[in-house]
Amino acid sequence: MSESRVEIALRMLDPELQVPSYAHEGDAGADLCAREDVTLAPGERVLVATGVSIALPLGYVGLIHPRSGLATKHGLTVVNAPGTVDAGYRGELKVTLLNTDVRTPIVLKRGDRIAQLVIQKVERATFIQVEELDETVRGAGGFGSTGGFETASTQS
Ligand SMILES: O=c1ccn([C@H]2C[C@H](O)[C@@H](COP(=O)(O)OP(=O)(O)OP(=O)(O)O)O2)c(=O)[nH]1
Ligand SMILES: [Mg+2]
Repeated sequence: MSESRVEIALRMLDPELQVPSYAHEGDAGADLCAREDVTLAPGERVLVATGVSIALPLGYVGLIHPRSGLATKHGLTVVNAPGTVDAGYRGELKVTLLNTDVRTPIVLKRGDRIAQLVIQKVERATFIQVEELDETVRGAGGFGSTGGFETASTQS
């Protein structure tokens, strides 16, 4: 099966950095690099520039996701994951990184691949205000209504 690709104009605001790219065929995320060295203390969050700006076509969104390896090995995540890049945004892509580790600082160097950009088609809604919504089996049940699992804090 062939994949469909959309062409997206991209500006390198820092031409020495690696152009966002997919590591493997079929990858959904193109890695974004840090523009500067940054050290995150345990629990600290920092807005990190990537040196890239893009022009998404209308009908597309860019989603900035954490990288699972950095999350698992070091506790590095994106605070607002996934970050939303609107089609009309022409500024530099930036990533609000968070060190979730309670003990160890995370040292990032300029050029390190810190997050990944997923491009998706997106639907916009026309919101139609009504007095009542249709009935469903789930109804208003949520937030664990189907059950969860027991932990020390939930056992009485
Ligand atoms: O992780 C992110 C999230 C957002 N953006 C940029 C692109 C996006 O189009 C813009 C606004 O993002 P968002 O709508 O999430 O932020 P906001 O706090 O609602 O700001 P605004 O009032 O400008 O919409 O900021 C990033 O570069 N990285
Ligand atoms: Mg917004």
